[in-house]
Amino acid sequence: MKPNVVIVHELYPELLKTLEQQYNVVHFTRLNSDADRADFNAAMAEADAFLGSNVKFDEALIERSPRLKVIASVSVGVDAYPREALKARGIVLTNTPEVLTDATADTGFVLLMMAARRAGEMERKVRSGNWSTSLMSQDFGVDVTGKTLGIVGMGRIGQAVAKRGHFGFDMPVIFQNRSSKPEVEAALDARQVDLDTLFETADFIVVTAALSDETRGMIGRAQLERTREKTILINISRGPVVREQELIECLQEGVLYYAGLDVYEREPLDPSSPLIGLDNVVLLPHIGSSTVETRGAMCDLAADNLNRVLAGTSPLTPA
Ligand SMILES: NC(=O)C1=CN([C@@H]2O[C@H](COP(=O)(O)OP(=O)(O)OC[C@H]3O[C@@H](n4cnc5c(N)ncnc54)[C@H](OP(=O)(O)O)[C@@H]3O)[C@@H](O)[C@H]2O)C=CC1
Ligand SMILES: O=CC(=O)O
Repeated sequence: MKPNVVIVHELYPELLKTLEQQYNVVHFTRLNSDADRADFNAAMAEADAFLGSNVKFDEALIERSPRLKVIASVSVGVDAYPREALKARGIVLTNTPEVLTDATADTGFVLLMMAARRAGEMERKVRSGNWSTSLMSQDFGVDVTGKTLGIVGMGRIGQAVAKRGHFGFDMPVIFQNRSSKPEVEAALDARQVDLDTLFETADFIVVTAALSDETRGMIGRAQLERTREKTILINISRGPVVREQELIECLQEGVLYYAGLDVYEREPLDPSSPLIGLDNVVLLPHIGSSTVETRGAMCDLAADNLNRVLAGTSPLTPA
């Protein structure tokens, strides 16, 4: 009997075909409707394995999935999964580290450059026929080269952002991290500091720390009030690391000069969010790893992990 595999993710056709040859696959590109959700729940009741992302895996769903052996998440962040409940049931959780590091760091730099040069505002001016009002000094942005880059969470993605800043833009790098990283200090001529010092010193702050009980709400008004006159905050990790309401207020009051966000407390961002009406923020729809090549590599790795667990061997990247 072939194992039953539930997939909630877009897969490139060859990979889907290969998986369909090996398994009984129930495939959703995403769960769009109540009907999809009902079909998904029915499929999970029989599933041996799940591959995908953006599905809320609460304890109730795990209880309703009695045969489940592996969750192969198409993401590096695994904050959405109830790890204790999975462990208690012996369900293996895997993720997709490394293969998305560069694409996500690039997205950090897209936001950083767009915010620095106020590119979103300027683009909107061109599209609305207001080019002639966009050439005055009140519309100018700030330099990037040589400015101090502060990284919150110096893991794989944090280091990739830091490399771009250090080697590409001559930026002195400071960082805050849970554990000490002398090797990163040496390699990037960087300095590890505490969070307050980072917010007081950096011109650009890029948040890349994983979301956990420890990092939830780690950045709010108390930190933002320490920033310099033209500090720019970028968040490419998870929305809840930053207190969103306090961030909005600080942007509205000019306490924080500018922000660039790929992630939000609740996704998709509610169209009524005050963030949407603010000019001093660049907003992306959680596209950190969204390139054709990177998403392909993430799906390949997730599928390899799933295959290995179902074959009784160790996954390549357990989370
Ligand atoms: N926007 C997007 O589309 C994407 C977002 N992400 C997000 O980026 C995150 C990071 O990914 P990646 O770099 O691969 O993961 P890593 O595990 O390599 O890095 C996470 C870093 O966070 C640090 N950290 C944990 N707790 C704290 C804390 N309390 N204070 C400061 N630092 C802390 C860790 O410290 P230590 O070294 O001590 O473990 C580690 O250096 C993911 O968890 C995910 O949420 C990832 C991909 C795409
Ligand atoms: O947000 C994306 C991830 O891979 O984590």
